[in-house]
Amino acid sequence: MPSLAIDRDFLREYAKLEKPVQDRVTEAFAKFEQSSHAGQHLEKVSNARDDRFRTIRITQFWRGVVLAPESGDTYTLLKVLPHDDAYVWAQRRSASVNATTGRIEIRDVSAIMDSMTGLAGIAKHAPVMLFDGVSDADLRRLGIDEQTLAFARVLTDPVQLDAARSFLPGTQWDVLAGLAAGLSPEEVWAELGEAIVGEHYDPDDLSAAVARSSDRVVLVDGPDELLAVLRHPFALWRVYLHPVQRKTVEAHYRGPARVSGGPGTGKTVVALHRARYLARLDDGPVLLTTFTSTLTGSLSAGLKLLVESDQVRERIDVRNVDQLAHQVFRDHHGAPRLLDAGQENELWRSVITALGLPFSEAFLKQEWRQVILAQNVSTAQEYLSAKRTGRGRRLGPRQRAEVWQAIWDFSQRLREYDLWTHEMVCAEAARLLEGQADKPYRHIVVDEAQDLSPAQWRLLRAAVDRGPNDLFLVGDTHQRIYSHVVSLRDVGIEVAGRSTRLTLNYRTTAEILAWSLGLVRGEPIDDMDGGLDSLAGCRSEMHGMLPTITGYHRKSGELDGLSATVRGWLEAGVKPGEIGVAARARWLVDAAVKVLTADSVPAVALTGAAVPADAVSVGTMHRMKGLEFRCLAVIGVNDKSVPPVGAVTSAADDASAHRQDMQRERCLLFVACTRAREQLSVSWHGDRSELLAGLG
Ligand SMILES: Nc1ncnc2c1ncn2[C@@H]1O[C@H](COP(=O)(O)OP(=O)(O)OP(=O)(O)O)[C@@H](O)[C@H]1O
Repeated sequence: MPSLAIDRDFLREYAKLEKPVQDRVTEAFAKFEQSSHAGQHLEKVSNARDDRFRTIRITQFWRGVVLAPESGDTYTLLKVLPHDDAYVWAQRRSASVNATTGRIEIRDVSAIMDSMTGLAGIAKHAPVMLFDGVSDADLRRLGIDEQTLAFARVLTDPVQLDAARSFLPGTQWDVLAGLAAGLSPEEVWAELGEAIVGEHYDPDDLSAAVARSSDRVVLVDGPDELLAVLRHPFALWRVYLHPVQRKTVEAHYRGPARVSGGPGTGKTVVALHRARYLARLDDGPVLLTTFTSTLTGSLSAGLKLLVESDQVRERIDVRNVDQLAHQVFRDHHGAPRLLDAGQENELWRSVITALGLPFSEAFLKQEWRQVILAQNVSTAQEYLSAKRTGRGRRLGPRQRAEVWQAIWDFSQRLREYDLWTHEMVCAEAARLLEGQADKPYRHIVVDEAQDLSPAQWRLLRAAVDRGPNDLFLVGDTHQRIYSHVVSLRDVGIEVAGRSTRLTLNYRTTAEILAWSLGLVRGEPIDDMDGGLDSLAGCRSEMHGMLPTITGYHRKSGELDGLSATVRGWLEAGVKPGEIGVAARARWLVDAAVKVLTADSVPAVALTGAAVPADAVSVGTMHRMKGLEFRCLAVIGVNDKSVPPVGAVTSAADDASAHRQDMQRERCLLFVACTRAREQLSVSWHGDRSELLAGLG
């Protein structure tokens, strides 16, 4: 019986078909898969360039295009098109095996030949060519074959390459796009070739090539798997992974591993696949975690789509780190009595007054969290020698002794009243797990790792035994929106030699990404492992409009402008649920909802985990983490609101804390802007924020 493979483009088109046609497609291929003489169902294409393309009847009007192997029985579903289009499509194209990756490639030979003539004419008069800096040898090493090489050599402009995306062989186009974006041949090699170097591939063995092409073709084994793939045709991420994503998901790591990468590069997708991969190993419980309950909600939703088997799903526990901490705490001590923020401030104030100290409560609070709890300091001696990296204000030995006294008094009073903060619950849970031989998890996968505090890292470290595939961390320090600067090494997590960087953005157009990267360019941001992180090479292969950047005199003018922008998107056919509005402050969120609603645009302020399907989502920049919208307006980006007065320590008080606060605000704006998929509008009233300086 034949094996079926489904091409990514097929699934994309299937998603757009009317339901009755979808049902007929499913039926036709389920029947095909069960037939003992597959060839009988297929029709040859007359005048084909490549006689391995066949068609299959779906209805009188629709045909599927199938790649049939000369030997073997793996049939790849490439297209579903109206009858005549299906034949024209198949006549123009050929299939081949990429010499470097061994993966299948389809090209529109007619289009390549037609456009090459015109491009060669332009090239004659061009002073420089697009790939002058790359040798033929390098191009061939990266899998560029003779026809694509000849095409690449007549290109003078990246725009011509963009236009060729639909007809060049996919992987070869990716290579050229990477080089055109400024990656070196070695960097492109690392992205595309590293996983599969050194083999010689049989150019005629299409079945083997299909089996290697997991980034664009999925092999389905039986009707159940076919249905499982066709059930969520929009969620391509469930089925097709970039080779670097796939390699990372399926790697065996001897210890903790880390994946970094700019916004939209599929880090969460990798975390979800990794959790499923580990659960399928069936060697112990898997924890999939992150730092907020909202984000945990979207991880659960993603996992529900990805994992079809209840048995596998049950092996994965999805909960945020604080939930884990409280669970462990409760199991040993019962529910903690929690101190709220107001009570905490009051307690600090009374300690300061009682001791007559020259420190503010904000300073002591941060010192307690960022030094004492972060490093698990428990004695005066330990505190005297503790690292205070990033704490700005220097303290002499006498001042350290005073600070220690205050913190000790504070802790003493908490103990007296049996009161706890979330951080203390976390630290206590870590202590309990450290002393426990039987760990609750065999594997832990962490999303948005950049925002976890040191105490939370200690808890995770203590919740799993050291060993192969113990911890898998996914994050982007350029998107850190809380102030936890953590050195993984300091919390007992060594990722050296087990780090991967993702660079291809699947979410945002190149125009929006380039503009947003301008917000963080040149900012020295740590990599959580003693070095600096870099977003170099982060790129998108989708194109669209430039962001619109608009200043208004008054708030009312900006809100009217927002309403007009959103109405413009709706009139262009964008659905309300595909539109987002982000603001730094809650009051501006509420004002935006009011204005939009008054203008008869359905809009809601985001609160819990749910994002409305039929209304514009309006939320704070913090709330935007983990979301994405086709069109997004970021409003109120003015000098008083971004950053808000009061959220940033003044440079005169503490230069280092000031820098850190400004960086956090910059990253927050970066997070907000990179939630846009196709269109981004940024606006302000009054004077624009200094964070927008230099950005047009
Ligand atoms: N291999 C893939 N194929 C198709 N789509 C993908 C793939 N990987 C990721 N995506 C899509 O790209 C978008 C961004 O993915 P994801 O949220 O995992 O990125 P991220 O790196 O975690 O983003 P951020 O850091 O900005 O939150 C999502 O819409 C996701 O479905």
